Amino acid sequence: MASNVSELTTYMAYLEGEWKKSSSGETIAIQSPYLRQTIGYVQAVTQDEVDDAITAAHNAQKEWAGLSLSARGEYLDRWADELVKNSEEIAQAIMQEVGKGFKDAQKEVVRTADLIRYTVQEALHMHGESLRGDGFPGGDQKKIGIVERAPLGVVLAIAPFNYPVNLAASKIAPALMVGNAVIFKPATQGSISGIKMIEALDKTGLPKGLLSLTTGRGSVIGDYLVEHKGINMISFTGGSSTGRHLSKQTTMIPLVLELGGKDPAIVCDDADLDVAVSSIMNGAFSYSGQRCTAIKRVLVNERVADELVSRLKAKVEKLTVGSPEVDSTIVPLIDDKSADFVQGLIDDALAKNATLVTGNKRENNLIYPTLLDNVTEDMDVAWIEPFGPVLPVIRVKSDDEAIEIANKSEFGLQASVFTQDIDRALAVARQVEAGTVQINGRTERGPDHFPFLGVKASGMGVQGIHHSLLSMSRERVTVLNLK
Ligand SMILES: NC(=O)C1=CN([C@@H]2O[C@H](COP(=O)(O)OP(=O)(O)OC[C@H]3O[C@@H](n4cnc5c(N)ncnc54)[C@H](OP(=O)(O)O)[C@@H]3O)[C@@H](O)[C@H]2O)C=CC1
Repeated sequence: MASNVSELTTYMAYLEGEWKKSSSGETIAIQSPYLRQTIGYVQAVTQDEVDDAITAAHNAQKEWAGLSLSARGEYLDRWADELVKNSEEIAQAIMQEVGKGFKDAQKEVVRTADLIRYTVQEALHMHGESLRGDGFPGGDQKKIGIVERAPLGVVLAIAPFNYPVNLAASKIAPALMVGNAVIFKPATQGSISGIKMIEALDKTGLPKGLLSLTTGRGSVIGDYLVEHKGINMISFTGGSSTGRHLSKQTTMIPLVLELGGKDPAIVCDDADLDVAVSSIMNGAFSYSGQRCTAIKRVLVNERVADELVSRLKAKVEKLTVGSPEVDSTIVPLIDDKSADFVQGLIDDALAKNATLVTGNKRENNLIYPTLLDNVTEDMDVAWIEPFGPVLPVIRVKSDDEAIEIANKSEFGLQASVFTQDIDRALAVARQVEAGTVQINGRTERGPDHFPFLGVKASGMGVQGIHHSLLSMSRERVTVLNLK
């Protein structure tokens, strides 16, 4: 899969159903993390263009909401077909723009098509309810409540860089399916992939104005979008500090936040270490740890710690490191700043006497996989999300100590527990403060129809197909008062 960046494209923004140059006359250069060169330019959309896009979205939404569910579903199914048809090209864009291995990028596109199709089917099969008035003391049986789902209006979908297609579509598809219009703000690094995805949607003949794609720096148009009176709901995935900022900017509109994590793998002394090692390796290091659900610390019982660390070391040293074009597991991080940040965490831990088991090598933004043992609570890497390939191991004396350290984190996205005793697994799982606890498996968001949520600083509200359909719609209650 050779890269060709000789001809640089300036991509248009998708505003009111047209591909347009921004009137700002400004573009943003997109740098490939591994080619270390500009691969294209995207429009820096203005606030006036945001206003126009939101007005157009409100106008288009009314007619869209009047279509039948199956008619809306047909557009989305065609979108899924187009994504699959163009999966090579879209995967190439993801690979170049965010440095994800080509095969994983292709999987992301296909997973997205599956997610869209499932969203259609789920929405078609959701049903409302009716209630009898005489179900309440003194109520009248002639009073019948009919509860349906109604759209919210215009949904603002803000996505992060690491799954630029899947995490965007997991907001756009349910929003459209329940009858909303959408303003989509991709991560700047991720915009080209987002544009390719919306090109596929545009090919379905989607009504003009129903969806606009506003490229631009979050720091420049982000607050304007978030505070805009024309936005009726926000679905955001990204870092916890951005999410916290958003929650302060918004007032009285529904907000779903999927944020960062510090997912622990708790390894009990009776764990099947083969299972634990392969799950931890895969969970911690795929895409260089740039997953919100990556395993970001290991809390291992001291009785099996030496064995676990030695097995992890052997595997870490076999990880492929290099270019996403040859599907290396460890690839350059999204930018130099992120690599500096990860290096800072490693340096801090080593300065405080963590044991370097392997790694701590760097070439520009490529950080080699790094395993740190004997990490203690005074080290930043015990608590801070690196979003990079560094795995701290904290040795504990008991399950209770593991749970205590797990819960001391400000985050609560997911956790894994490894033990061969199901009662013990459940006992731990029920005490860990996390949206999801995986027993004998790696932390991960998928399959996409499972509820996905973070607690504490990891988020607010629930995603996953069914829950996204719910959070992007509301109850509409109609009461029949019969004679
Ligand atoms: N829990 C989950 O489901 C997931 C969480 N994440 C988390 O995301 C982070 C990595 O993604 P990253 O893209 O770096 O996250 P950021 O928080 O930096 O950015 C996320 C999105 O928010 C935008 N943004 C930035 N500032 C504002 C603002 N003031 N108002 C509105 N939007 C704004 C960004 O735009 P721009 O790029 O232009 O700055 C981008 O589109 C990690 O912490 C990771 O854990 C990632 C995936 C899944």
